[in-house]
Amino acid sequence: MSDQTPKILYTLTDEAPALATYSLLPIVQAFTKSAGVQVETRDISLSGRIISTFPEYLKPEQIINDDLAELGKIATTPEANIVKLPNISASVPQLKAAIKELQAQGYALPDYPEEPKTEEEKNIKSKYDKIKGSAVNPVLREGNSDRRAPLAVKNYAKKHPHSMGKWASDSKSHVDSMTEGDFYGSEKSVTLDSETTVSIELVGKDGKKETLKSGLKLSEGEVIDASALSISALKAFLKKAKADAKAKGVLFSLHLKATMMKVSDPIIFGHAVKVFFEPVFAKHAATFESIGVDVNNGFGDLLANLEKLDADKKAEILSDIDDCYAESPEVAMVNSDKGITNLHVPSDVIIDASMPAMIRSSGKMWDKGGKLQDTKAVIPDRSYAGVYQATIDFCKENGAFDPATMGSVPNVGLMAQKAEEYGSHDKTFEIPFAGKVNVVNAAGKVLLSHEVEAGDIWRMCQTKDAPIQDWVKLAVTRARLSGTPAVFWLDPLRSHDAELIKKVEKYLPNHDTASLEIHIMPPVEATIFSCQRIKEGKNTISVTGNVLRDYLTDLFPILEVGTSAKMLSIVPLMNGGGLFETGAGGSAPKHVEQFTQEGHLRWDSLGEFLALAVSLEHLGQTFNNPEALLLGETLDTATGKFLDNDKSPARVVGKLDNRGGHFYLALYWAEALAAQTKNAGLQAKFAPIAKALAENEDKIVEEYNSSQGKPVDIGGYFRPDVAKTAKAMLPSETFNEILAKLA
Ligand SMILES: NC(=O)C1=CN([C@@H]2O[C@H](COP(=O)(O)OP(=O)(O)OC[C@H]3O[C@@H](n4cnc5c(N)ncnc54)[C@H](OP(=O)(O)O)[C@@H]3O)[C@@H](O)[C@H]2O)C=CC1
Ligand SMILES: O=C(O)CCC(=O)C(=O)O
Ligand SMILES: [Mg+2]
Repeated sequence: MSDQTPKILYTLTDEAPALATYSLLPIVQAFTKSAGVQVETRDISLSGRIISTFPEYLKPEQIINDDLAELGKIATTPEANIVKLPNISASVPQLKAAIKELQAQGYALPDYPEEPKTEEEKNIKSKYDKIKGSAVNPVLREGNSDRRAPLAVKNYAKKHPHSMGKWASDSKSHVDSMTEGDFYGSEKSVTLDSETTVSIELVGKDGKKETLKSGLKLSEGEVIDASALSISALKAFLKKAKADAKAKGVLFSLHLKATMMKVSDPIIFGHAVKVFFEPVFAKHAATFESIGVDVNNGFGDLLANLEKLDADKKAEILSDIDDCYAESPEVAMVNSDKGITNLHVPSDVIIDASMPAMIRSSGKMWDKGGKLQDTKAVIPDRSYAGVYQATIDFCKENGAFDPATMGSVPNVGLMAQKAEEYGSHDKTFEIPFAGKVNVVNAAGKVLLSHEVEAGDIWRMCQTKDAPIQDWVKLAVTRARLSGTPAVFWLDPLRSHDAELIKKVEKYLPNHDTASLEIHIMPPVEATIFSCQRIKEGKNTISVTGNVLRDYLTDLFPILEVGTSAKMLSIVPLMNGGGLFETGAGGSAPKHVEQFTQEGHLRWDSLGEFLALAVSLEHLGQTFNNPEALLLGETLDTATGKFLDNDKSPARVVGKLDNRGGHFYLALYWAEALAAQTKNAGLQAKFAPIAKALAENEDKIVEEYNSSQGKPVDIGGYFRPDVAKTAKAMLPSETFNEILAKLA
């Protein structure tokens, strides 16, 4: 227990959740202040992280604190209580767009140097590369992950089942993966029996040596693994996959995690683009080189760079692209109206969300005419691809899942202290010359070794022992508390998983597992087991490594409750604090587009409501603060009523949106506080607020809804103007006046 002032740190992020914050946070702050709980903000948006990285380029008044670094430190303290909304994990095109917007707003930031030459440029690029990709979550996630659909959400989905595309047993949709030369096939792993410092060395066939990384400290009991992806095998596979899609008459789609796996997956993405448009690249290689095309940033990068050419050359290349399209299978579309394909931008199709969306839509994706078609889902590496194929097979055999009756698959995920792939960014390399990559310990012993060719991708991950112990404990705790079987999704044929199985078998006996059903199964078997059970209405906890945590916490929620936004997502921090994430999905960029075009924000803040309630509960327990506990309890009551009365945002303009939904949350929260009898002061304070909100319901909803239907200017995408956005997000004067009474 601590005597410090109770404080919740609420993160300011990007896109739709950041907009929603303008509307929700004033409510939260007004309510919590009344109970003596402080809610402060910290800016971890992409733009905020960029600005705080380059103070030397900015005017004094533009300089801001590095809030992410501060939060990273706080996350290791017992007092930590952080509400984390989804943020952009930026691909290079997003990073460049954000820099451009900030420059236009008067921030004299340096450009992103794609091919740095001088020392200064190299330094700038390395700073930007730290902002790129999944740069926030690994810093804050100083604990393992506990994600589940709360009972109220599950019951809501059963009562109001979302639409699910039917599955035909003769669907041609399928997953296609490499059969050799991938990370899965080459993985090697060891557990360290004592601490050491390792270096990663590339020894060329001619004896030439390059140190890829040195001074990497590893602790006793830590599991390390390394694997390599053969680029020649990848290219051969992609070529075959393309031909096969054409032969089968299905769409070609590629599913990677170029944001989270920010070093390896953009390279794979680039190869896919080059193989798909092979004739174009063969003919115009020199031109592309001269205009600086880098298709690791997607096919869109090529198209954008064509603007640098004269009209004739551009037309010639565009015509060659058309010829290539004509001979190729159709590519799945991200936006059929705008002609944006699955290969355009690596951050447009992110596997955790894209595969479940496909499975929910009968295994289909959009073609260029805007029609749903069967598709080949290319997932080059086999490590987790089988999970999707097994789910597809299950749907083909049994038909689509029924949200009205299906059970649930909550997840306990290993991710603390940059576990597994989260720690791989600085240990992933595109190999410059053929030879061997060795991981060498302080005594000069080679721990792991791989033969590689130039261009191959080699990567190493590390997983410390304490997070593994914590993960096993969390799994047992969740199995006990929920009375649900738990399955460790571990594949004995994968070297890393084989090491983890030994640890799980070692640490499980530290806990009381009597009467609990605990299994260890390879992912495909675990998928079939879990799918069979959810079909029968039963629940099964998936206990997984980091990547499966990511994949499954979109897959099952999207099938079960329509979206991963409604998940409770808790990270019990290993040093006692709490990180409360909102939902399990992303920042829904298309919602911003809808808001700026027609003034309707479709973002569902239910994840924020749930996160805030557990954050208040945690705060109440940590600081022995009954008011915080009461706020948490009443917020949960309000969220339950919000679901019962179906106040989630509608998808279409003119009906209740995110902001109107927040009004209802405030009404129900105030009513719950007015109705409780534990705290007379709060009861007296909130009774008139509840009354005023209820009496003005129609007027307030009318004010919200009538603000819709026209374009909204928020003065920026990555860094919207604060005053303009606040005005747009708080359009009901009646509501604002009532809320002001709490101040
Ligand atoms: N924890 C984090 O910080 C995470 C961040 N990201 C980042 O988010 C961005 C977008 O990623 P993407 O993979 O497209 O995933 P999103 O989850 O943002 O979008 C996928 C779809 O999910 C639905 N959805 C998600 N959240 C909500 C919500 N709160 N309310 C209503 N609908 C919702 C929508 O689908 P529909 O139209 O079917 O309703 C949406 O179009 C990327 O920059 C990515 O890096 C991604 C995942 C997690
Ligand atoms: O860190 C990221 O980039 C995304 C994380 C994510 O998708 C998740 O945690 O579910
Ligand atoms: Mg995810």
